[in-house]
Amino acid sequence: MINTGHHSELKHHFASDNYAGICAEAWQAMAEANSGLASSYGDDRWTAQACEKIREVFEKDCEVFFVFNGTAANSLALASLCQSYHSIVCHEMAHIETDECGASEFFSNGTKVLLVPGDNGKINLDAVEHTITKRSDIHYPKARALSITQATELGTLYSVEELQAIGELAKRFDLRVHMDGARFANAVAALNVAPKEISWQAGVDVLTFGGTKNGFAVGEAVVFFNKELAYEFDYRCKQAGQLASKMRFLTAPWIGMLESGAWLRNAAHANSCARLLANEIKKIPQVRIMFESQANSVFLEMAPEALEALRARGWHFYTFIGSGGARFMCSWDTKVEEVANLVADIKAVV
Ligand SMILES: Cc1ncc(COP(=O)(O)O)c(C=O)c1O
Ligand SMILES: C[C@H](O)[C@H](N)C(=O)O
Repeated sequence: MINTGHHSELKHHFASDNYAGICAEAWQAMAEANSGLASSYGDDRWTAQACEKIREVFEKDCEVFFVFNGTAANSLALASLCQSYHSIVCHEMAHIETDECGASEFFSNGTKVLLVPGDNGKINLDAVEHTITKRSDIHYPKARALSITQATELGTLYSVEELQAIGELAKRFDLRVHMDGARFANAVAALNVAPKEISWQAGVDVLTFGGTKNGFAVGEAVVFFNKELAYEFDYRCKQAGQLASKMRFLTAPWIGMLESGAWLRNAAHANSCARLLANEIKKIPQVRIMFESQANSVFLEMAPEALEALRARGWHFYTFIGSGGARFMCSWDTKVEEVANLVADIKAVV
């Protein structure tokens, strides 16, 4: 039954950056690619150009692939880093653990995901070393991959130095490093660094570079800085139903967004809206900000009845991410007045 009911104007903007539409630059790039016939399955000129553009952005000769969403990007990338008898070490709140329905374990044919704690959504290196070294017998799934998320699920960031320390530990224990970069653009914009500094130069072997939350219609890039690990990845994508026949419409936006700089402008805008929200919330004594807002989300703790009252006023937000509290996520098209309206309603309900 299709719901034809009239939807009240939902102030749902802060539930997720996945709620946002397609930004003008991505839309225009798709429209420009919609010209006549083009080879399918990635043999088109836009896909070749998008790969080259990504190599330019990272200043590295890397293997680049494009899939439909982040779960596919993460799980297929991780499956390329290890065998089924290995383990993948990640943070206990990692998206690959909490929100991908076991995709990494599935696509790797059973690789075990081992969880470690860490403040603010970032892995604790002592805990990682303990998990890797606590057993070396044949019965224990040998660690082979380390997965980190940048920006993290809790809206925090790894610094360049923290990433370098992770890369050194991975090298010491012969681990391959996967970076879930669903919000990589937000991290680059917030840290104001070159993309290479928080990826391959820090020891990342494969990055899933998010486009969806950055203003694209759909699509994530899987960027192998360690090209050997990309061997037959195209077959892995095909088997998983992730090889787009009309690839040009997945890849043309990458050209438009990277060439115009919109990828960084969109991320910087989302980050600035989150910072504005956090700064206003700090003035409300009944509300606690749970983690430093370093990217485009703000995690808030307030009385349950206040959260319910916010929902009753039409606000949408998730409470299943992180350790309790509510996540308010800003995106490329968040309006400053929406932030002001949210703050006013929070003041009214606490
Ligand atoms: C940190 C993180 N990684 C990956 C993803 C990708 O998930 P999806 O498969 O829903 O695009 C998301 C959410 O959208 C995310 O928040
Ligand atoms: C939580 C959900 O899986 C999505 N990654 C989001 O961040 O909104």
